[in-house]
Amino acid sequence: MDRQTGITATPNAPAGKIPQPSEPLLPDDQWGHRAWELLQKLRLRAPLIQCITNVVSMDLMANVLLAAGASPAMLSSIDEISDFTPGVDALCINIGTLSEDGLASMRAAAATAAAAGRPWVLDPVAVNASDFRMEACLGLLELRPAVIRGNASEILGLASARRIRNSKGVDSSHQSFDAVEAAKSLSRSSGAIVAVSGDVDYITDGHVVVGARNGDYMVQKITATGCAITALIAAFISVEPLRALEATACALSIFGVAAELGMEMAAGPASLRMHLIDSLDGLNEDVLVFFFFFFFFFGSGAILGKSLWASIFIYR
Ligand SMILES: Nc1ncnc2c1ncn2[C@@H]1O[C@H](COP(=O)(O)OP(=O)(O)OP(=O)(O)O)[C@@H](O)[C@H]1O
Ligand SMILES: Cc1ncsc1CCO
Ligand SMILES: [Mg+2]
Repeated sequence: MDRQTGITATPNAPAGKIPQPSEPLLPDDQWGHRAWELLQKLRLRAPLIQCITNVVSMDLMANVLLAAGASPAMLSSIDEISDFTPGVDALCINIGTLSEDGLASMRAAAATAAAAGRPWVLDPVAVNASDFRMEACLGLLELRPAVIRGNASEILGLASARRIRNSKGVDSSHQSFDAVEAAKSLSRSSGAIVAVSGDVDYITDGHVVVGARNGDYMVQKITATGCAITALIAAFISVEPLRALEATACALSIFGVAAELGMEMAAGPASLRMHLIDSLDGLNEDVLVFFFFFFFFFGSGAILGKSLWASIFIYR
C-alpha cells in the first residue's frame, strides 16, 4: 500500500495466472506522488468538463470541479450538443433524475463525445430502481464510457444487467468489497474502468484491482458526493486519458484526502460540505504537511487515527 494516499494495488488474479493490466501498473510507492502530480496537471490545464447530471448534484459537482481546478459546464439541452460537446475535454453523465428528454441528451452527448475522441464517464445512479434506468444504462454502455463509477449496489446491478431486489434507491445496500468481482466483470464486458465507492474505493480494469482508502464515513451523509467524485474522475481522465485506471484511483484518493482534511474542521455533514470544498481548493502536498503539523499541535487529536496523515508523516 502506498503510505501517502492509502492506495493499494492488488493483482487480483486466480492463482497461477499473471494479471494483464490495460496499462502498466505503478509500483506501490509511486501512487501518492502520482496523485499529486495529476492534480497539478489538472490545475495547469483547467479542463472543460461537461456534466449532464441530476438536479440534486449540480451545485456540489460544479463546485468540486472548480475547487480541483477544472472548468465545469452543466449544459444539457440536446440542441446545444453538436455545438458544444466536441470541444469539451471530458463528459460526465449521471442518470440521477432521469427523464426521457434527459436520456436523449445523454445519448447524443455520449455519442458526440466518443466521435470527437473525448472520454466520457457514467454514473449509474439508482440503476436498480426501475427498468427504465437499467435499460437506459445498458444502452449508454454501448456508447463506450471510459469509466463507470457507482456505489456497490449500482455496480452489482449493472454488472448483472438485472435490477437487484434489496436495493433502496440512490444509496447503497452493499459494501464496496462485495462488488469487486462484479466490477471486474462489468469492466471486461464494457471495456470501461469500473470504480466502486465505499469505505474502501475499488477501481479495476477487469484484470487488476486498485484500492483507495482515503475518505471519511461522514461523506456519505452529504448527498451527491458520489456524483461529484464521478465528475472529478472525468476531470482526471481528461488530463491522463491513456492511463484511466491510474487517473480514476488518483481522483478518488484526492477527494478522500480533501474529505479527511475537511473533517478536521467540520461539525457535521453541512459544514463538512463547505470544508471539503475549501480543502480541495489549493490542496497540494505542502499544504497537507502544514495542516498535519497544525492539527497535530492544535487540533482534536483525531488526525492521529487517519491513515493518510499518519502515513504522510511517516513517509516524509
Ligand atoms: N462506509 C464508508 N466509509 C467511508 N467513506 C465512505 C463510505 N461509504 C462511502 N464513502 C465515501 O463517500 C463518497 C461517496 O460514495 P458513495 O458510495 O456514498 O456514493 P453514492 O452512493 O454514489 O453517492 P451519491 O449518490 O449521494 O452521489 C466516496 O468518497 C466514498 O469513498
Ligand atoms: C438524492 C438523489 N435522488 C436522485 S439523484 C440524488 C443525488 C444522489 O445520487
Ligand atoms: Mg451515486
